[in-house]
Amino acid sequence: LRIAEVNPNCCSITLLSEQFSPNTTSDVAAGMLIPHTYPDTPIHVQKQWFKETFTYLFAISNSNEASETGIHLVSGWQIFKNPSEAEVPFWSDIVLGFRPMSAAELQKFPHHSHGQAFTTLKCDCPPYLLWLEKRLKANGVQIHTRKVADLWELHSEYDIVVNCAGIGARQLVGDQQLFPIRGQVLKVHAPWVKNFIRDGDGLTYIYPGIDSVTLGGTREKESWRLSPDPGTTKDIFDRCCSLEPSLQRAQDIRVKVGLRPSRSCVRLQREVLSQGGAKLLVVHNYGHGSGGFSVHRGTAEEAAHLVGECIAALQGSSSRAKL
Ligand SMILES: Cc1cc2nc3c(=O)[nH]c(=O)nc-3n(C[C@H](O)[C@H](O)[C@H](O)COP(=O)(O)OP(=O)(O)OC[C@H]3O[C@@H](n4cnc5c(N)ncnc54)[C@H](O)[C@@H]3O)c2cc1C
Ligand SMILES: O=C([O-])CC(=O)C(=O)O
Repeated sequence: LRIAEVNPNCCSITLLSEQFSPNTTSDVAAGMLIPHTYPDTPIHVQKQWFKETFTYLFAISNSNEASETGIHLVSGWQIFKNPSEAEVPFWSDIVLGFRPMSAAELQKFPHHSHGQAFTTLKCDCPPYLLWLEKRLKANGVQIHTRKVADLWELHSEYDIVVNCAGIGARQLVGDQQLFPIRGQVLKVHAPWVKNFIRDGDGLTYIYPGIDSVTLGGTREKESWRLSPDPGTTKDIFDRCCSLEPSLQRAQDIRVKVGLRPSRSCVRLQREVLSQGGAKLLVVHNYGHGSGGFSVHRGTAEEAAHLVGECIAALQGSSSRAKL
């Protein structure tokens, strides 16, 4: 979508995907704007990605499209057992009203000694993904269901390929640095829960959305198993009830599993593939791990910029362009 917005009328764009909403990892995401840190990306870059994403979604949450997109503000607490874990994160001045929790607030959590209160954005991902699809169509983007086995199969049809395959990139481009971190979550009906609660260890969280509350979670490195585990469902439910006892009365429990496409840094890079004298321009944008929703607009901005560079290179070269 960002490519179409940045380069209007400059190229024709086709989106190819094996799966669409509701069958993607992004559909499983809780959709909270709380960044995770990529160890091999400079913090100022991650901060910029988060800021752009927050600003973009904040504007949507403030528009008449807020309910269709599922984007809304949510306030709550991130809580810690040890003061050493409760350092001020790099994103504290981007979310709204970040402050240490008061003693009165901490009374709610007798097993935690410190905490941070703030307001951030949350998105119910399936409606947001459908809204993005609608925006793509409005921008003239063609959409086809297709599994790509090898980037070279696109060479005769397209000048530039943008690889946003998530965990699928492991097979598609053979990236051994990309690995799954399996996450299981529950979506429950508990409309009285209004505040988010996140244990600072990142394992247990309660995120109220518009239609359901997401209860998490798990982080299982290198597990490719997409089927839910009943023992884990009970464990997640018990952990969440110990933080928010009213959840005992939650109803309509649905279980979801997703594979976080994890890497030490998002792969945001131009690459020129060569084969027998032929060249294929590729822009990679995958490996967003546990925090892809939190930075998606910022990384899309950078990917669209890289596509702009590819277009300029094609226009400057004598190669036959199919733009
Ligand atoms: C349980 C859980 C909770 C999460 N909660 C949050 C959260 O609260 N906040 C947050 O910021 N992040 C969260 N995340 C992380 C977030 O979900 C991911 O970072 C993000 O969804 C990755 O998006 P993506 O578009 O790269 O991948 P995907 O959503 O997996 O999309 C990749 C697309 O590429 C297609 N594809 C793959 N291979 C091929 C191929 N060979 N040919 C054609 N198409 C292909 C797929 O079909 C799919 O449509 C969570 C993740 C999980 C699992
Ligand atoms: O950690 C969180 O708060 C939610 C999340 O992004 C995940 O489970 O990957």
